[in-house]
Amino acid sequence: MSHVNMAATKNVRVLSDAGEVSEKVCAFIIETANAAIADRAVFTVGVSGGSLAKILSDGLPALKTDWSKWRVFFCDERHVPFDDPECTYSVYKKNLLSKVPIQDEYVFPDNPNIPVEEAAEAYTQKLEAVFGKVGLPKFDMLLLGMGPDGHTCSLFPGHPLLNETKKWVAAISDSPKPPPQRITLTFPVIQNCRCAVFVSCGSSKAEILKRVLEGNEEPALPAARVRPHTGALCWFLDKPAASLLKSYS
Ligand SMILES: O=C1O[C@H](COP(=O)(O)O)[C@@H](O)[C@H](O)[C@H]1O
Repeated sequence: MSHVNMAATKNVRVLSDAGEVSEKVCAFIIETANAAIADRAVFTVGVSGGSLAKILSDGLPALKTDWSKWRVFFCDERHVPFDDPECTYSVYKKNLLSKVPIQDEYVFPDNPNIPVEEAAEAYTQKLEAVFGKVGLPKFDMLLLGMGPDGHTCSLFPGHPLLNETKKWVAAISDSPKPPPQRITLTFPVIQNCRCAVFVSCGSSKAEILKRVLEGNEEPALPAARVRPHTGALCWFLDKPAASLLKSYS
């Protein structure tokens, strides 16, 4: 690890390349999972799509954990059939979930066969079944990505969903990034997690990372708004992604 900033409220780790990011973030996830299982018997995690799926699929299957205690949700999902290449669940199923001993009943995909608004309701019920109906769900860990526009989950800059305060899961039908229909966790759930972990690799993320981590934009970009109320916030970056950052180069 070439740099760890422990003093900041966010813990930013800059690593040499995507391979080292995969190694270090997967080790951190497993350590957190095993501690959660020891403390509370299960590990509740939300995973994001896009480039994160490969980082996790490359590193997690080789590591030791009790997969039967994992409860795997999706921070957001493209509302498309399972056989669509854009379906995040299917990407994880093929590259990660089929390679570890986790039962299907503990993985919680979106239902693409119903209208997207109903799917968001149905996903809320899946959360309620694991976390209960009282209070907000408290994820042990949310694994987040960030798009080149600063979006995270399916929460896009300037979109009214950024202000959602009631729903745990919301539908979006006008996503600026295709496919247009998605479901997403909302900020109340995100900010209530025990640990939010962003992973960003590659030079295409450098400019937006500078704005998110070192800018003072108002209104803040979606990724910059992630600040768990009582939980931790970590960023795992590779050097190309961090190349424009003053504080971490
Ligand atoms: O569309 C999405 O994009 C973001 C970022 O993806 P990346 O490939 O640029 O890392 C992802 O976090 C989100 O889950 C996904 O739906």
